[in-house]
Amino acid sequence: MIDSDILYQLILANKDKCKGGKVADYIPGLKNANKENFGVCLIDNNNKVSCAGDYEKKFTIQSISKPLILMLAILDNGEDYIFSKIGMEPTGDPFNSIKKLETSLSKPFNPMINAGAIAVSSMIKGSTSENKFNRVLDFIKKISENPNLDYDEDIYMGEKITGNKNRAMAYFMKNDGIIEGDVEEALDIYFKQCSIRVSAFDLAKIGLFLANNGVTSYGERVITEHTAKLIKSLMVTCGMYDGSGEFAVRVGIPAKSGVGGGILSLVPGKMGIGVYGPALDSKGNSIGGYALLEEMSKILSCSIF
Ligand SMILES: NC(=O)CC[C@H](N)C(=O)O
Repeated sequence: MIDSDILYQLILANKDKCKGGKVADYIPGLKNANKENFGVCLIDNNNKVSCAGDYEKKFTIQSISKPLILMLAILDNGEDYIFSKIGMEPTGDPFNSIKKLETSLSKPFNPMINAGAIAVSSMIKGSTSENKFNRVLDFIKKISENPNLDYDEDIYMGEKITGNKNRAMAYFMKNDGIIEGDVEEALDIYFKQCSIRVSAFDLAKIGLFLANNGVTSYGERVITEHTAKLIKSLMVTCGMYDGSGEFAVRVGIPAKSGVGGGILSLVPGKMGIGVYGPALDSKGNSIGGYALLEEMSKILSCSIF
């Protein structure tokens, strides 16, 4: 395990890279993030925590919610149903691209892009829209072992008002029978889940849960080992959007990023990793977070390949 001093050195060494990135501004509220914020947290399976920088700072989870709701949707519907509607292949396109919806077999390519994730949100079970979202929030509270998680109302409202491309994809999928229920309800759950506030510490906890194949640090099995492996495989192939291939070569561990600046990552069987740095590269991945993970992976020989 790496100690906090080394992590602090990694923060210092990569901090300048953040200046070369841009915070997301297409969702009102995200543009207020401070480009200089930068934090990292590692938790190993003896529950030893190492962290440095702004690892307690809260930010919205955004796309990192995608693998998390997929676990709940699999618990609710079974894997066969989900993957009868959504594929398992990387797209090589940006996360919010609409183009393959029409040119493919009208199935979103995978659950880690916006179209696929909105379809997954439509499959969460519950009696009302509020109940469905509360089940999502409770599930993320459970696997992060943080009962205090909440969501950012302003960022949720901002995305609900401006998220017309997501809306277009959702109606397209309703037309093709991918979304079976109410489209606005599915979008509402999706926008809210993206607005859940987490820290790098929370992400490291979730990473550890996946590193241990779906068992919490207090020994509760929440998902099957098979589902945990499915999630980690999709993180490797699709988790860093159209930068997933290069990330696999450079860093070599399962990871999922979000435009809020977070990266959820893990080393199977060993540790969970959370990174926060809201300055993004051209693909929407935390620019400093990516660089830090690359260096850390070399130091600790983390690559799974
Ligand atoms: N890549 C992301 O984090 C995108 C999530 C964002 N809420 C969106 O739908 O565009």
